[in-house]
Amino acid sequence: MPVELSVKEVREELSRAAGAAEVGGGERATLLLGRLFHEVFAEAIGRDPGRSGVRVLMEAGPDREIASERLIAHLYRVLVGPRLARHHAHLRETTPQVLVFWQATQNLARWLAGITWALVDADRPMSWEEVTQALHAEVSLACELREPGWTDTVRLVGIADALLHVPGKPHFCALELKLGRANPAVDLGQAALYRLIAARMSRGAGASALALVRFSPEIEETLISAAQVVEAEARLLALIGTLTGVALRSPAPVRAPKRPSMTPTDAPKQKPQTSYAELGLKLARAFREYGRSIEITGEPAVGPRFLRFEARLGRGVTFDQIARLTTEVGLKVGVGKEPIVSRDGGRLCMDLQRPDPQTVPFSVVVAALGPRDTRHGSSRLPLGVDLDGKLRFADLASPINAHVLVAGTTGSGKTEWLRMAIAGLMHANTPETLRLVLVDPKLSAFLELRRSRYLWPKHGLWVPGDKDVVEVLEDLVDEMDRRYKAFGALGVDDLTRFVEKKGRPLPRIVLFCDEYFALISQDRQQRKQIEGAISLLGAKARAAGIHLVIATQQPSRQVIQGALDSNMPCRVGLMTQSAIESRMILQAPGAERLTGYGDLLYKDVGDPIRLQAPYLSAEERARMFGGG
Ligand SMILES: Nc1ncnc2c1ncn2[C@@H]1O[C@H](COP(=O)(O)OP(=O)(O)OP(=O)(O)O)[C@@H](O)[C@H]1O
Repeated sequence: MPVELSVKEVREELSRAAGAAEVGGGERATLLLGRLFHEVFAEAIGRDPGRSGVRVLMEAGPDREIASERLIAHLYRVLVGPRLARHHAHLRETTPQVLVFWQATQNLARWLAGITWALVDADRPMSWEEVTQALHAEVSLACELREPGWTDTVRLVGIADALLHVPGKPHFCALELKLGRANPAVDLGQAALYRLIAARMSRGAGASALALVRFSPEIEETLISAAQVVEAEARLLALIGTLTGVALRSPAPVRAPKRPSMTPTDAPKQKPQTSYAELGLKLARAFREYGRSIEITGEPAVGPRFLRFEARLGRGVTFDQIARLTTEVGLKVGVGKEPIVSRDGGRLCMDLQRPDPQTVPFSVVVAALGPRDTRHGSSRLPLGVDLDGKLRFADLASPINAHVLVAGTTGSGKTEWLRMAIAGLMHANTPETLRLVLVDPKLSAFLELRRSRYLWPKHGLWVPGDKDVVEVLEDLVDEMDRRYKAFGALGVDDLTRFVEKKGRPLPRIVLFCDEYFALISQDRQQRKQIEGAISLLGAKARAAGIHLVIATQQPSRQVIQGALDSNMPCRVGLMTQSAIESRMILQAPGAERLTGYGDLLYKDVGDPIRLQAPYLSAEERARMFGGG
């Protein structure tokens, strides 16, 4: 199974190397305008006759200037104006950015006019539909790479903003549209990446090209040919080898997780390597040097991101003495985060960061889910894989798992965890048994699901600038009340019995919120209303089949205490910044020592359990979310 890597991950690495604050960065208004820009483009080249810009161009007659002006007027009236009006509240303080956005959109119109004329065949009349057949927005691209000296094949995947494919011709041109200031090194790197994919997809035909079109707001178009990027490609391949860990001798430390060739069955059975046993010896030696002897018993259990050593305490040594020494011992052993020590029955367990961390693929979730029940659907929310390689679930239908609080510092893997959990639910349900309400204050977590058939028709995807989020929550409260009335009329008290009696499905509704803090930090009154609705839903909505999965980057007392703390008994603690934050979520320290990348502690009743979240690759995401 090839190791998978996305263009986005490589771009992030290039940004880091260029010292650009691009990863997850960007002001909210700029992000919003960037999204609107891409949406306008996608609709302008789309098949809807009322919205198509290509149709306007083709019907405007032969004068190109007049045609461009008509297109600009059409874009404003049909595609841009209504969007700006809809997001008015969010954009009202950002007039200069909106002006730049509008200038960029006018230039986009002129550029689209140029492309359209180039596609029109002068020798025969063409319809606007024929011309749009050559243009596709948001296209998934993928290729496999294997370089000399690599231990594995790498599958490189990405979503190009647009693809220009002239019917009947073998080659195509991938387009990247950018709004705003350029970062030439990063742009060239990304362009070269798509060029690489395009060339490999067309089996080295060499005719595929890539154009990077930036609207800043003037048009800056860069056509990238094979000759231009030979050197950039060689550097990129070296970087890809390092990022995925497949290059035998990596010139730089591996920064991104290695995509493993793990399957659900071979994951837990991996044989410990000798170096793991050596790490155990180092660990015991380090404690001995501090006068606390322990004896490592047997070989460690090997999880995807950590090794668990079991040990016996030496004569006169206490658990607390060992726990107090973990910082010093961690430094001596020298593998990333300091060890986590815990008691499992009478045994002492020590978790050490694995020097060769592995990613758990989403196929683990698919394999564990089994066939769909088209009447009742599934209420099982995937959480992560335990040390035995078993995927653990939280059953939303059960009182202790009805609502889930997810917390972790920035970059700990919250968004990826939410996406994985959503994909798991979608895989086990149909839109008749599951509906999603997605709250995306950062505008980056769930946008691919904006056209999903799984969205709750009343409120599907909420992003800043949409109507008040309080309305979304209050509509869920109304839906809960409506459901209980219907249940009462039928003499049943929960969703399962209702579905049984009715003989047809009623969808479970699950609200996923990516950043709760962003919702409540704006306005006191609004916070009160949000907390009021969450308290009602948290206390009563489970039996109605309505659930909340809420993530926060700030698990502080001010954020958690109150509505969340008392209504969300089920906790997913990703890496936190401090032991205090860990205590806020899990009532125990430990999350501050997790290693990131979806490494988590899960707690409902009892002690927290350490799990590793499966990872939904960019390609799987595009397939599952994009296709709805
Ligand atoms: N389960 C996982 N397996 C492997 N890598 C992961 C996993 N989860 C996250 N990652 C990696 O960690 C990076 C950060 O994850 P993510 O964006 O989900 O963090 P976050 O907690 O939502 O951060 P922020 O709060 O800043 O948005 C991802 O780009 C991905 O490379």
